[in-house]
Amino acid sequence: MQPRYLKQAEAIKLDEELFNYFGVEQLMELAGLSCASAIAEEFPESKNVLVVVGPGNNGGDGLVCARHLKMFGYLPEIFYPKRPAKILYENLTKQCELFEIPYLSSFPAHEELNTKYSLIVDALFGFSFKPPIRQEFCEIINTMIQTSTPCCSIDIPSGWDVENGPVDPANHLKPAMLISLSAPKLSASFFRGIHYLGGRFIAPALATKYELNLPNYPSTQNCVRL
Ligand SMILES: NC(=O)C1=CN([C@@H]2O[C@H](COP(=O)(O)OP(=O)(O)OC[C@H]3O[C@@H](n4cnc5c(N)ncnc54)[C@H](O)[C@@H]3O)[C@@H](O)[C@H]2O)[C@@H](O)CC1
Ligand SMILES: [K+]
Repeated sequence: MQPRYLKQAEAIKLDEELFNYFGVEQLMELAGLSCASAIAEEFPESKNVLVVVGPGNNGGDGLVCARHLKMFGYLPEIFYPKRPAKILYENLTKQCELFEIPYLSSFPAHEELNTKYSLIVDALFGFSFKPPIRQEFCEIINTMIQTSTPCCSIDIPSGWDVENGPVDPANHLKPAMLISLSAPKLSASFFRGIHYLGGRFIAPALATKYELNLPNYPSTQNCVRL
């Protein structure tokens, strides 16, 4: 079964509806865990992971993912340049410190990114992103675009329009893997690579209401390859 790809407004509406029933921590924990599980399925040998964390909930998923990757035996490091003063993100940050995950004070230069890391997890921007990318993030995205290290994007390849995909056809992030959460967004139709669905927390009633057409997750797994 192929899931329906959502418009940006539909993804936001589904998110708001979920928050009528669940706390953000609950959903983020399951979302981030499913990302770590999908990465462990596809990149079992890529232990040196750089998790690039943005200022919103996509970044929160990245922090949860980093923590679970560490528990799975990976050696994640985190770059988290813009940290909103919100208890949710402060707690997730402390949890990663407790797990002795290093925080980088500056973004690695091109050469270091190519050689030191075997995988980049892109948790910069999710379904609330509106192009163009603000100046403060341009250099980070450009370095991520240029590196030869494979990238796994959480929910949306960062910098892409949530519905229309790559904004600049000549210069955009081309992740090797995309993990759509809850349901893919329209931009996923422009993605060519390893596509997973994660965030196994949608009640059948909501799946029917939003006509999500979700595939079955295998047995107890929290992610599924599309
Ligand atoms: N419904 C779901 O499936 C769930 C979604 N979650 C995650 O939450 C994400 C959405 O989170 P949010 O709504 O907090 O938003 P995002 O994390 O998508 O991004 C919002 C942040 O990015 C900044 N931003 C937006 N456009 C920008 C631009 N052009 N340049 C620079 N910065 C920009 C905003 O100022 C804000 O700080 C999803 O993509 C997913 O990863 C999960 O945490 C929980 C469950
Ligand atoms: K992302």
